[in-house]
Amino acid sequence: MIKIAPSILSADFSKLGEEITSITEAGADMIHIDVMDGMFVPNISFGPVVIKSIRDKSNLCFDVHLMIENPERYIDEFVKAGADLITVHAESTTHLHRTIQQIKAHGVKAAVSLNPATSVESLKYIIDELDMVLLMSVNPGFGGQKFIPSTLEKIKEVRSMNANIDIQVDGGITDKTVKGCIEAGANVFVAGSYVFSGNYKERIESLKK
Ligand SMILES: O=C(CO)[C@@H](O)[C@H](O)COP(=O)(O)O
Ligand SMILES: [Fe+2]
Repeated sequence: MIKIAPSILSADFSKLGEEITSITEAGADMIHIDVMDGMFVPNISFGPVVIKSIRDKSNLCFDVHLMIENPERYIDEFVKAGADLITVHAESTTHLHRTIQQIKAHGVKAAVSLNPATSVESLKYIIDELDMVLLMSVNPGFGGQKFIPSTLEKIKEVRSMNANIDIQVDGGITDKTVKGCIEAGANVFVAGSYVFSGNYKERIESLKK
């Protein structure tokens, strides 16, 4: 089943609560929340306080994508703020296995993300512990970038490692790029600029089509 996770990085922050409500009513399956620390990525976004303040605006899964160094320092905070699914980057922590156990100990879902240049080999000894793999199809840090085509090969490789796991693709997803990703075996799509630059319902439906 195809799931769409609009990234609120492209929402209007001056009315974030209303944006969450609108995107929920427009048929989103999850709310994708990009957390950036200005260290792991060259941009700063928001943290647990902001997530907590929007938690009551939607019953959808809060899909928290941590682009921060040593995310193990903040897992507990993000759980308390209302995260349902926490994604950490393989490149951001020395003890990836321990960090995944830490997330799961809270009873929330756990995922690992790979930057475009990171090999799927780094998933080999952790994939069976995960609820989802996130493949970055742009270099993380900003919305509105162009889809990197080599992601398609990576999707196929991850699908051959595990037939059932959710594979999420994040970056440059539009009605044009989503098709190849589905054919390669992905089933969860983050879309920021594409969804928020048009009619939310129409854009979400066009991705699902
Ligand atoms: O994690 C990130 C960027 O680092 C993403 O979730 C972006 O927010 C996706 O934006 P678009 O490429 O869809 O505009
Ligand atoms: Fe993201």
